[in-house]
Amino acid sequence: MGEVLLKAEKIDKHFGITHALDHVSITFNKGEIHALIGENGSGKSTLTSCLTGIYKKDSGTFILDGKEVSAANQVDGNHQGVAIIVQEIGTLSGLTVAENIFLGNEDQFTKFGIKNTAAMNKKAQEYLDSYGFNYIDAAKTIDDYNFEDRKLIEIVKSTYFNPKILVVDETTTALGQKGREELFKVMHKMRDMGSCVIFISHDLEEVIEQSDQISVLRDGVYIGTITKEEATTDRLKQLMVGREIGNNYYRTDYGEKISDEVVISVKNVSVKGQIDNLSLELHKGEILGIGGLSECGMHEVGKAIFGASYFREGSVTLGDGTPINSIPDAIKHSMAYASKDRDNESLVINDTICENICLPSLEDLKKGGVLSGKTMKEFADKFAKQMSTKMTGVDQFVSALSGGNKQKVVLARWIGKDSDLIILDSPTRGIDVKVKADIYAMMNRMRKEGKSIIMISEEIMELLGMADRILIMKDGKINGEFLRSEELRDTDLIDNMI
Ligand SMILES: Nc1ncnc2c1ncn2[C@@H]1O[C@H](COP(=O)(O)OP(=O)(O)OP(=O)(O)O)[C@@H](O)[C@H]1O
Repeated sequence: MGEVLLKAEKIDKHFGITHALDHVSITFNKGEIHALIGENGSGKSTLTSCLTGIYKKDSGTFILDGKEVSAANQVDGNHQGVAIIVQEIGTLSGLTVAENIFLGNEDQFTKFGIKNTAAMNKKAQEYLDSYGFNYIDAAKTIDDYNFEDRKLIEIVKSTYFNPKILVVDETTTALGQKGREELFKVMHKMRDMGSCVIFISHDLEEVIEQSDQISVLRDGVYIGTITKEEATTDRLKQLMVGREIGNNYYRTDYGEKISDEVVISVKNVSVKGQIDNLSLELHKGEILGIGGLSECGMHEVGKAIFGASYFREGSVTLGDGTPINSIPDAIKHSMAYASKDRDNESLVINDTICENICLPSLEDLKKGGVLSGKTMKEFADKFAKQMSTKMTGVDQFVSALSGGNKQKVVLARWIGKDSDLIILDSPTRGIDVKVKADIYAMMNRMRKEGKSIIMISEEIMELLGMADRILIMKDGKINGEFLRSEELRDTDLIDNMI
């Protein structure tokens, strides 16, 4: 048993009627990666947010190296030795990369009230270079970088000062293969230095691979801690859910013929710097998987087809030749799109669950030209419950939901809309094992009903397990096409990604 570094003692937290943490006590040791797992809404982010100054706990204490930590905010938390990489975007738009890295700690570059921007940029660049991220320019605005790069910048921002505790909150699913490796390198370095990394992830295999100890929360209650050696995915699932759950997530059928009917035709589509002259067809009742490394342009493909890309060249048409050039075109013709960047591109974060779910269906919900609040609520409630969204009610603001539950709201919206053509970018990002199985079952059901799905994913097993056909992209182009087959291996796909 290692030497104790941090003790969370009887941490209690309510949000209104939600008892998010019920007197949780967990011990974290020096020099370990300690995973924190649990279903969506079990309290993982709340616990680590209370530690790092994002939320204020109701009661309980955190003792770090024998001293109480009581962080008023994240910067204060950093000064007390705790840091966090948050689940969603943790950097601020409108600021430069360097300003983000040193946010709240600019004093070191300020003399007589004047900030020495050149010195700050230089220092930030030194840190970026030392992490191997030298292609990121510290002086540029953060908005010049994509979701993944912004996460890498956040890694630098959270670790350059060697915190004693680093929380990594569901970060791996925001990153591609390369980004994940970079993150694991940083996590291992922190462990070797005697710090503790609190690692939150829904990927149980990754959890067992990376962690030394694993603690489990269920509905805000601490269930227990086991070592890596004691852990199997089945044991972890059982601890999380409180009962045995099956292993068989994916489709089991092979050899089904894909319909010849084309429902979307993409011809010579280019988006500068992202997609290069791409053509593809989606068939009725087909799940078309698109994979690749995160920089390969695949995330832009979803946007381009949905009419959401800026300056798209080429054409996207439906089977009957109808062009899709804008988001209203797409919605009008029964298309749906769930972005990887759900807080910024999928959800209206400061609206309620009800408003978010009803958004594309407002016209359909009108009766005699009138939209009633009651109809909206019943509609939202039905589909939120169908997705097992953990909420106090559909009047709750989306901003108050756990990450996985936000994703469920995005999916509930499009199930409610009953769209025929569905583009899902990273559909199970941040989703717990139980709901993941539900989402796959839903996709399979939709396919059988003749709906067509484009599934963009960095999860190779998800592509192999769910898609009828897989396109692998590299450098904005398609670099391989594979038909569903039992013989297809992850290495077949990876070979075409790199
Ligand atoms: N700001 C908030 N206002 C109201 N309720 C909140 C707020 N933040 C979290 N909650 C609620 O507290 C509970 C625990 O949420 P938390 O985000 O800690 O879960 P989690 O285990 O991190 O889930 P996930 O795996 O989905 O990220 C949930 O019921 C959530 O809706």
